[in-house]
Amino acid sequence: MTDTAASPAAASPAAESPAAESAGTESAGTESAGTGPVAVPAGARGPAATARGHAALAKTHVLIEALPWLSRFQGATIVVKYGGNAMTEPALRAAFAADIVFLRYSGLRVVVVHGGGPQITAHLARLGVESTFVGGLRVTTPETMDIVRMVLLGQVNRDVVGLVNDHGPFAVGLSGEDANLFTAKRRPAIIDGQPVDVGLVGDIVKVRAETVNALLDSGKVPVIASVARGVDGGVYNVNADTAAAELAVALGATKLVVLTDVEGLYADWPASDEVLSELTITELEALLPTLASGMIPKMEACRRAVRGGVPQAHVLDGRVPHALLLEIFTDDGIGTLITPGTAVEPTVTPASAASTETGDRP
Ligand SMILES: Nc1ncnc2c1ncn2[C@@H]1O[C@H](COP(=O)(O)OP(=O)(O)O)[C@@H](O)[C@H]1O
Ligand SMILES: CC(=O)N[C@@H](CCC(=O)OP(=O)(O)O)C(=O)O
Repeated sequence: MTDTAASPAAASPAAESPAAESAGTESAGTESAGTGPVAVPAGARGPAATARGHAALAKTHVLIEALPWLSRFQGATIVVKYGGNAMTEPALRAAFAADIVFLRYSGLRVVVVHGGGPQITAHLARLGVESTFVGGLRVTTPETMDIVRMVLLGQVNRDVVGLVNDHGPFAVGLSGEDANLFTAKRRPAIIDGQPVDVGLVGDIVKVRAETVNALLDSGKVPVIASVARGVDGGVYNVNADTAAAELAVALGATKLVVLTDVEGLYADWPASDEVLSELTITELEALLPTLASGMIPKMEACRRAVRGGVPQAHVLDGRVPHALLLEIFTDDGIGTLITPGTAVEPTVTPASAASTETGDRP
């Protein structure tokens, strides 16, 4: 399933059509016990063919496992936050782009909000500027802001758009400044309950989602950098987790998925790597004051999304190839899932699964 999605051919019009695919099959005959003449590939009988048949059968299990989830997520909006730490390996980046296109072909409305923290830090280091973070937020001087904007928009956004568009004309890159998508207000970091100034860092106070909705309506995949226009007309650096959560709320998304470089939320980081697989919003809120570094904005974002009406927020390990497909289309939930805590018992039929609002994985 994922190999097909990764292939450039998967995006070609010919490959979109099952009829076109079978027309291209090399045939040795047309007889079948089914409903009519079906092309039979050359050399299709004997032990090798039986082994191929068993392998193919295993693939059908994978495909059919996806059926309830395909039904459930038809037409649903999903916001995927793609963290800078999850985009370091070229093969992983290609797998991520394939997953996004796979979701799009599967009938989901997919929006990508990307970060690029490590890429900004690397660029600043090349300029001899050290990066400082307070409570997971970059201390952003006006000079730093210029670099943040340049790296997020000129480099990371272009790279993500290009990778997705290797599969076809889907991705459209946007800044949060475009059409006033994100309006932000300066915010401090909060350390031990006290505000600490971190410069031109913003919290989003308004989302104008109509441009994103128009792109989704026309079958595109918006790819958004977390730079915002300020209420004062300035430009603000917004943490990408925060931006993704606000957009997920504004779009009425079914899911927020955050891809990062750890398996999920560790119960006792850095002492242990035991992942908390599922938390209610109340359980998360109790944990929030104990969290450190990049997990603070990430988990605050999950809290904001779920409190804002998004039924599920996930933190997934972006170092696992095709983590998105695993989470969305298989029965094995991975990473950490945050729910409102009012889980509706999942039912077994695909149709019922389609109307289940919260709680059940994925
Ligand atoms: N409880 C925790 N569980 C997992 N990771 C944690 C935790 N607390 C802090 N972290 C740190 O948060 C990091 C993820 O945040 P961040 O570096 O901002 O990632 P991204 O670039 O994906 O947004 C992890 O790599 C880890 O170092
Ligand atoms: C205010 C703030 O910290 N902004 C972030 C924006 C990029 C981001 O969030 O990138 P990741 O998702 O890769 O961490 C920064 O300057 O690093």
